[in-house]
Amino acid sequence: MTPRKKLEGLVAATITPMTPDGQINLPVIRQYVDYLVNEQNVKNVFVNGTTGEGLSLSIQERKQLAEEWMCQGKDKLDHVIIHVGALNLPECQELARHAAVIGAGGIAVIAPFFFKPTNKDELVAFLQKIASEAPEVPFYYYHIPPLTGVKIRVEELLDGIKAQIPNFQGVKFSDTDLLDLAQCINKNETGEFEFLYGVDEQLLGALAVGANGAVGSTYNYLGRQTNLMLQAFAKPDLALAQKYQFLTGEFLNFVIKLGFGVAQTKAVMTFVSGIPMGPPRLPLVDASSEFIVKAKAKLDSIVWPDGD
Ligand SMILES: CC(=O)N[C@H](C=O)[C@@H](O)[C@H](O)[C@H](O)CO
Ligand SMILES: CC(=O)C(=O)O
Repeated sequence: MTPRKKLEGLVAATITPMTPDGQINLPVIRQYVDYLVNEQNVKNVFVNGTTGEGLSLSIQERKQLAEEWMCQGKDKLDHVIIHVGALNLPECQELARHAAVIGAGGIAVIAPFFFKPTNKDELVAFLQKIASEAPEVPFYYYHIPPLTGVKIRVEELLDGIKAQIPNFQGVKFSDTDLLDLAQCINKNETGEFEFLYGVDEQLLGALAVGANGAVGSTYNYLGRQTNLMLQAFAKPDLALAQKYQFLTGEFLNFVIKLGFGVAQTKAVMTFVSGIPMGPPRLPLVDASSEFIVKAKAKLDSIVWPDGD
């Protein structure tokens, strides 16, 4: 495998821009890449994941999006990771091969969530069948038990994983169980794996136990501030890092109480960036204007430590 720049820091879980009638809106991605790099200082993306509505898209749409991100991100982004998970194994394999052909920096896969694996071996077997279709591409397991219902502990999954999945690179860890995350990091003595945390509202806790970086929806529009939190943590200025986490948490706590899903994430990104993200494909109900007014007022009311 060719040497690669280590993946660390923030990864934006990209939103899939859609036209008002719900078709994918590819021409917007060019502007979106520039916005992430220039305004949010975020140079890594995770495409077709939860936020990107990967599971609500056709295989053809997923391929088109992956190609567009690769094309527009060329020379601008450090890493483009493509989520290729689905319920249908041959389709996952097709997407993995496609990601390899277009030169993706990594692929990720969630656990199957309808007929669920009941133990570690079943889960690893599924992941292996996909990872082996793109043997040169770094492979990430995307652990998101609140959505998949698959609660197999990652710490257990890691045992012997390299023997079965030689391109295994790490985990996108979207769960609040910091004991499991800490045990994974403790096992990763040689630092061969990367652990990217996915619960944005408590990233600081994950950094404290050694997460290498983070993948999340909020880094689309709070990337700049979260980068300042990472810097403060690295310094270390824990009080300053806490301040950033408290403030991003204040916003998220507020919108979560109002009901915060993909539709609302798209609406927030639209008003913060000015890039039209359009409606979600599912659910069929878009964010209300009341939500938008309240969320915007809340975000505007926050005074960040750097004075912004
Ligand atoms: C369930 C979900 O979408 N999780 C995202 C990533 O894994 C997060 O980035 C959240 O959107 C974020 O933490 C806000 O709750
Ligand atoms: C949030 C996240 O990482 C995803 O959208 O998949």
